[in-house]
Amino acid sequence: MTTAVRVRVPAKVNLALRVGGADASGYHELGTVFQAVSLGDEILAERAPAGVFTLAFHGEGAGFLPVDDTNLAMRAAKLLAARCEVTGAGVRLTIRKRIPVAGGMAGGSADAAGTLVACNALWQVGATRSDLHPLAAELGADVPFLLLGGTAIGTGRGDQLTSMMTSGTYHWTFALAHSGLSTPAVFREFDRTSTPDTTEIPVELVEALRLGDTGAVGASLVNDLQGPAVSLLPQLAHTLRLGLEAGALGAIVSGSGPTCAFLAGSSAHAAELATALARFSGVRAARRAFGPVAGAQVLP
Ligand SMILES: C[C@@](CO)(OP(=O)(O)O)[C@H](O)COP(=O)(O)OP(=O)(O)OC[C@H]1O[C@@H](n2ccc(N)nc2=O)[C@H](O)[C@@H]1O
Ligand SMILES: Nc1ncnc2c1ncn2[C@@H]1O[C@H](COP(=O)(O)OP(=O)(O)O)[C@@H](O)[C@H]1O
Repeated sequence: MTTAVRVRVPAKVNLALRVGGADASGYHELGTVFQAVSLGDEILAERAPAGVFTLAFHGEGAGFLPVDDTNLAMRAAKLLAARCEVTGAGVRLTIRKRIPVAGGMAGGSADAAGTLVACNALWQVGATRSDLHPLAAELGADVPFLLLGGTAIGTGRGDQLTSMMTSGTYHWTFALAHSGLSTPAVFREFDRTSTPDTTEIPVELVEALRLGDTGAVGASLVNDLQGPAVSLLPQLAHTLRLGLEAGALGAIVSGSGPTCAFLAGSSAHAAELATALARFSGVRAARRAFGPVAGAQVLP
């Protein structure tokens, strides 16, 4: 019997995020390009007696996260147990967080995806990735991508995925903010300030990713939620400008923010950007990462 499983799960950055109109439920139609990056969380799932589900966090933002049934990781474990009718299901989850909380890098979604994979292995459910996809989509729009990883186009709510062929490795520097931004609040600000245009992904971005042309990728990054995020947190405009002045090949708010993502030409260049950005009082910390990386994976 398996007694413990360890899973690594990446964060994401949206290289393109085009936002259309909202449907009756308030969800917006998206056209997005996700990339999974090496800044990730680690989930330890240990056997527990039937009906016992516990959750603890260490690391980034640990003290601010709920550990009850409102947490996406807890919901993921219970959803898998219920839908797959696992007899005697119980788990102790311990999550080592590195992904900034409420940062636009899908930390909660990552923990949900990682928990699905961890509990699937721990309880020997035998569900395939495609079996897990609908459960992931039920938990949140971003969760399916964190199962898939790599670089992918997301349509619908962002949960209908097509993997993309890309070349090369992309080096990123992420500037973390002192506070978070609520995703629904940023979408509301989008509704207030913007007229939905196209959800089409720029062809220049798709072509640049195919060729591995980092400069062209940097030049074609686009995020329709950037304006609304900056409107809610104006200092982000300064952070973005600083990164560009320090030589970033592209600068963008990550998803609904407030984390800002800077594309570098190399790992050494990413380190230089991190040093320059960390000097700004509006930046809590700078982190380096590379992508694309795999989705949620069981560690040996
Ligand atoms: C904006 C994006 C871009 O990848 O990521 P983040 O920046 O939050 O990480 C995602 O669309 C966020 O996905 P996720 O955080 O999973 O969203 P959910 O929990 O499903 O929804 C949270 C809220 O965001 C809004 N929402 C989300 C997705 C979508 N296509 N339209 C929306 O309007 C809705 O107000 C919804 O109630
Ligand atoms: N396991 C989790 N990790 C992080 N945030 C979580 C988790 N479960 C629930 N949340 C909540 O989800 C909200 C969004 O956080 P997160 O997923 O980190 O950011 P974002 O949606 O901006 O990428 C936060 O308010 C946080 O309290």
